[in-house]
Amino acid sequence: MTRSGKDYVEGLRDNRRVFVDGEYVSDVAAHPAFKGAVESIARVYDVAHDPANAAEMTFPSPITGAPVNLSFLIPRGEDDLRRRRVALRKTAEATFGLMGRGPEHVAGFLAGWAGRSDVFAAGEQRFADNVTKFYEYVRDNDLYCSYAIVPPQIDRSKPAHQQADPHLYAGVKEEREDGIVVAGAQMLGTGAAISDYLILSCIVPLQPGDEDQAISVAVPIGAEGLKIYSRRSYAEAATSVYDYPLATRFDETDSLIVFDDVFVPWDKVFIFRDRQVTTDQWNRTPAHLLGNNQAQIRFSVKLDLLAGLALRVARMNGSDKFPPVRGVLGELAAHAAMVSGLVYAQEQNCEVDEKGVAWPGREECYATMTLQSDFYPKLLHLVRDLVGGGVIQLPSSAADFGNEEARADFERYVQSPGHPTVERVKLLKLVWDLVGSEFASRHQQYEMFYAGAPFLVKSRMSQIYDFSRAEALVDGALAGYDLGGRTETVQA
Ligand SMILES: Cc1cc2nc3c(=O)[nH]c(=O)nc-3n(C[C@H](O)[C@H](O)[C@H](O)COP(=O)(O)OP(=O)(O)OC[C@H]3O[C@@H](n4cnc5c(N)ncnc54)[C@H](O)[C@@H]3O)c2cc1C
Repeated sequence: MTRSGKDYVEGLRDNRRVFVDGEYVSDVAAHPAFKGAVESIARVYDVAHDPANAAEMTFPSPITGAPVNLSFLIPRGEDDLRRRRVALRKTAEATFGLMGRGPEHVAGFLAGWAGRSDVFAAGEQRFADNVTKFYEYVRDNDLYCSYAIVPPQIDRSKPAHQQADPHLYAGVKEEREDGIVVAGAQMLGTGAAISDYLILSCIVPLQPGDEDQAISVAVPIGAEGLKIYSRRSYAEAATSVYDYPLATRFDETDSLIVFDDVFVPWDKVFIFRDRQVTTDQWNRTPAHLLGNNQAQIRFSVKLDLLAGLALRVARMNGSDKFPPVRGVLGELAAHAAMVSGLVYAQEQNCEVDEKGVAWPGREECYATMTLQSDFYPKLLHLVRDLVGGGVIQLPSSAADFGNEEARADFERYVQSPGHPTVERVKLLKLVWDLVGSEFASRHQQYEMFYAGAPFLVKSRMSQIYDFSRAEALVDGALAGYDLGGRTETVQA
């Protein structure tokens, strides 16, 4: 059944080896680098656990009958995708679309895998059974999975097995009777430090000889030998919630994951040394679509926030009626509406496969992924253009208000009609944390790369798009004329 935020936080107290600023963290829930994000994820859990939201955000577990989070639903048609979207939108609103890899993200991947566990049976039937059992376990216990599915950037010109050491990229080091031993590293475990399980697999194409990396396994975050090297925490560096309202609360953190001979029992192995199934788990199941459909529902919430903030600042500055400013607001609004529309279209254009599982519309899902890496930085630029120097001409920190002389000057010069200084500064600091701070900059990198390097996403789109309908038009256009002029029948 669904967990409360408190249950989630208690579950984090294990033997995890999370490393930040030169030391291992004994309790992530209490450490300033992670505390804010843990509290926000706890809120996410509380929202779905609230009986008032049960109808909208849960469904009965087919095993226990208890309410479980809708992010785990294996959709069977358009209605299920719609229900899922309503729940996922509410989930994303709890963090304003600013936590990309909360529990609901990998939940979609697991649902996609479990819905088509037959794909894993191509390896061995026991792997398909493992996928189903793990999905049911995570769903019924409302656990938080993160994932690391990209090898670290060491030498991109060589496949895994040709790297200086064949165990640089995470993969099988030893096969035992009771399981496998995994060694190497994988990037970039967003949320890994504050999750319950990590899924290790590989989404980049593997070459013959890379079989050790052709795996998919689940590892508890507290597993012996698993090490989580967090990047710098923006939350910890922030002076106060007022100064950095987003970094302090929604910095989900990203980590390099090191497997120092981690033992994985067979029941947590879904793919073993099988390049074909490693590819098929992304393409022949709806996992990648369901995960990215959720990511785009989350993204649309963030775009609404961006548009809303732009409007508020323009209004505060008295520029909201200027035609060029209306134009900028319109452009922001158009992008927000476009992403929402593409999400709706994924529901409408879903395909139900031979196992009765609904796949969100592919073209619309990949089109959003393709475009967002280009337009998100542009939208940030539009907001920066709109807010000008206002986001810079601000008190150095909330502490400045404690000085009477400084406060009097701020009250006189850093205010707008109807917006006393503390309110004006509050709004502009929020904008800066979304468009300009280190947290904002990481978000830009995230939106550009979370679905893979942009050139790869674009190339994938070119494979998915139905060019036959485009080519039919080209043929039609060419058929209408020749050297002698029009060949088509025309009305006299
Ligand atoms: C903030 C953030 C969070 C992330 N969270 C996660 C996560 O939770 N889990 C996870 O598994 N991954 C995560 N990722 C990793 C993400 O999946 C990768 O960044 C992405 O797959 C791209 O790989 P890369 O960064 O190694 O870039 P690379 O593959 O090294 O590409 C970088 C650039 O190099 C150039 N390039 C590389 N190869 C070629 C080529 N063959 N031809 C032409 N140009 C090339 C392109 O310009 C490309 O954009 C995250 C990334 C970011 C930035």
